[in-house]
Amino acid sequence: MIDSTSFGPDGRPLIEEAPAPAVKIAVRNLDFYYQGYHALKNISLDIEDKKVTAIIGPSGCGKSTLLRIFNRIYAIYPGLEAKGEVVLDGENILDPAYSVNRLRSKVGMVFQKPVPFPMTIFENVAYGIRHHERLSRGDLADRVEQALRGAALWDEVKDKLKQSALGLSGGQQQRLCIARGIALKPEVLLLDEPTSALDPIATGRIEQLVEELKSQYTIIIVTHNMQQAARCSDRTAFMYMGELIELDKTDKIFTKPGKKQTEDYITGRFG
Ligand SMILES: Nc1ncnc2c1ncn2[C@@H]1O[C@H](COP(=O)(O)OP(=O)(O)OP(=O)(O)O)[C@@H](O)[C@H]1O
Repeated sequence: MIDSTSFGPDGRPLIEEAPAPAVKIAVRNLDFYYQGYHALKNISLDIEDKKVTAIIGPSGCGKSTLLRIFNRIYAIYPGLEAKGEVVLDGENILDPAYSVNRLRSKVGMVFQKPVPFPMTIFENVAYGIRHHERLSRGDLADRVEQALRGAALWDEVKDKLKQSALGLSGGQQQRLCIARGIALKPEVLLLDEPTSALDPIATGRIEQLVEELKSQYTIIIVTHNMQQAARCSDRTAFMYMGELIELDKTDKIFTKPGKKQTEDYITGRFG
């Protein structure tokens, strides 16, 4: 068999260095305050493009706060303040000049508890698309189908698109919420403990879906479930008391973490 490896003048094989992964979001010196309470402390990290990054850490460490900053949802509440930079594709999304509408079309969010709108399955997905784009009836139907297929729900609902979404099971409702998120063709998908209200089978389904979606989206998932982080993420960030302790390849975090606090947490010594 012919080997494609090249050799250097010393006869040793030349090992090509893998190109540095593309960074989708760069967080720099981020501090966050709830009415003066310092919830995130000087966080700097890179979120790699088209990878799944899990955020783990004990309750109250700031996981959800950090996730919500990525779509600036905090900005609707008074008294909350972020300082520092969150650079998405080269632009600081914390800059008030960066429009929230534009941000929401690039960054989609799925919450802990699926909350379908009290309308039909079709309308749940079509609603957001109509808000952002004007499409013909046929194109809209195609987009809804595409989103439901993307969320691995199409086969289960294609014959009942006109029925109320409230009749779906919890796991189906969560996939519907994911369909609603991806219908807007975001680039980043934020998942805030998306399976905490689901049974193990529905959870497995969502984890499999995350695996499928990562070829198209940059995914950030907050989870209190360490097995879930280990199963479905490429990189894991460990947070503790508002600080980022470390962010590394998931395998490394779970087998050979660099910091003692991370090791104590993953081995169940605290948290
Ligand atoms: N709306 C709020 N007003 C004031 N303090 C808040 C608010 N939301 C969160 N906090 C505080 O900020 C800190 C971080 O909260 P956050 O919800 O981000 O933690 P978390 O790691 O996601 O926790 P959990 O795993 O329990 O969901 C906590 O001390 C919390 O009490």
